[in-house]
Amino acid sequence: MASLWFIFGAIAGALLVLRSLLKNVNWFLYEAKLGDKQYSLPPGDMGWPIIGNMWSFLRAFKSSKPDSFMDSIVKRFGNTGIYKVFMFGFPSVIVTSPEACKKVLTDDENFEPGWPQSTVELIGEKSFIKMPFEEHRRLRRLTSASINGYEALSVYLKYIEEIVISSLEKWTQMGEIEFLTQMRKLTFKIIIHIFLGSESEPVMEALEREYTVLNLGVRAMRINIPGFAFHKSLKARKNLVAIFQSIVDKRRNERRGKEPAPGKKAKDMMDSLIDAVDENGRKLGDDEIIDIMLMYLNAGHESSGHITMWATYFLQRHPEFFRKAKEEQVEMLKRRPPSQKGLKLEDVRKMEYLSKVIDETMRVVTFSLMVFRQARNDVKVNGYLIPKGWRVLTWFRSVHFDSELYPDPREFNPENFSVVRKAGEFLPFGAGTRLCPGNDLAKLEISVFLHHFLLKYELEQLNPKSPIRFLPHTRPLDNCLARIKKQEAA
Ligand code: HEM
Repeated sequence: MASLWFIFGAIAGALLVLRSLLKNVNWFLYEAKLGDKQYSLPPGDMGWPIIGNMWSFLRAFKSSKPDSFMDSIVKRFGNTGIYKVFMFGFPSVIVTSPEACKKVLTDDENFEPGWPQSTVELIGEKSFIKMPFEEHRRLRRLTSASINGYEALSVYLKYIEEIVISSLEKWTQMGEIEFLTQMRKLTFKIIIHIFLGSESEPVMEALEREYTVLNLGVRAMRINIPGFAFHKSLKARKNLVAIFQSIVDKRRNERRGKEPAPGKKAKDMMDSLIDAVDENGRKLGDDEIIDIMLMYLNAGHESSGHITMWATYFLQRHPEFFRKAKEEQVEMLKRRPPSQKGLKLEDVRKMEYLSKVIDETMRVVTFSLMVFRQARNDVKVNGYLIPKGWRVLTWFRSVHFDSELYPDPREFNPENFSVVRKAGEFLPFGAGTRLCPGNDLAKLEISVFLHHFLLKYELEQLNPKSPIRFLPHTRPLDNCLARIKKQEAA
């Protein structure tokens, strides 16, 4: 009997030693070699070899309590606003305070994009997320011109309004719909119209289908084995590239024939990219054009589709905010000259309360949970060292759920935006030279949708207790199964 206890004791002891050895592998590989500099690292725990902290991250974000991941880090290491971890295959630092996030995002000398390899492979090596600084600046200026500014947005407003009105009407006749799925289709049509002009319905449907699969793998583990999300997403990327290639070929052929395509009007983003020439006379290759288009079309519909769904969802669940938001729209209509058909950009810019509703939705949902950077040099943030080459994850969710900035942060309350927010306190679109170039367009789309929804419609959720999923993006598990109905008095 005594020898049995001895064997159990020895096994338990060996397991403890093994655990402690394994727990020190990442320290040995990444911290020890920093020498004395390791003592300036932020507090934290680099987890297990290879997987690092990914298991705890995925467990939390696949549960109903995603914030348990950061909460447990803060509980163990204190509220320093900066922590070392090992995530997405790299030694990394998570920053959670407004000041630290702002510093990282606005300091291009010390930080560059540092997205996980899986994201780069799916979105494209030649897209903005991997592009050198100067090239990024040039192409960003070129491409964002077509989605920013008064003139461009006024042109799109007409199309957005038409498609919003017809979609809402159609949905009332469809009965049960997955509201999120329909919203994503709607924002996809808008972005295709803006970037590719009039592509045929089958091309559009094929693109939309492939993007849905692509996105499922963006935050998944990089396991390229049949059956895993990342593998499926890689296949979807291949299909997307083939579709975009056929569009580029068609455009180039039209140019060779020197004939305008039938029915083609203004120059769209694809044309601008084909025509672009740098200071050395170099034109972009097909692979570069395709990666930039693939990135823009993805960034340009998933986020706005999700946020519009959530804003509608929150308004419907909070009758007092619904009433207030509707009142603003009704008042605006009353003040509008009777001869005016449809919305103008000036009208949208005057929707102050609706703007608060949208900002609050973006805060509570935090569609981009974090963005990724890589340190180009050893750099100090909040008094701690971020070593050269380490990744930095700006954890927007912690900024947006900070109870010192937003009282009762888990509650939806547009009044949170009656206060002017300081730089860094509200980062739905990031900051610095990588600030989302589609921010104005996104707010315009969401505002136009909510304007028409509030005036005439309501959302009846069929499964109001549907659980919420947080990866790859926050959404109701049933994609918001609902009926869109006409309001009784409307
Ligand atoms: C509510 C909607 C949206 C949200 C929450 C959102 C969020 C973001 C965030 C946080 C970034 C910063 C990434 C970084 O710092 O690395 C970003 C970048 C970007 N967004 Fe958006 N976005 C939205 C809508 C759009 C739309 C409508 C478009 C296109 C028309 C777009 C195109 C892009 C592009 C191309 C980038 C990369 C910019 C660069 O690296 O220079 N986004 N977005």
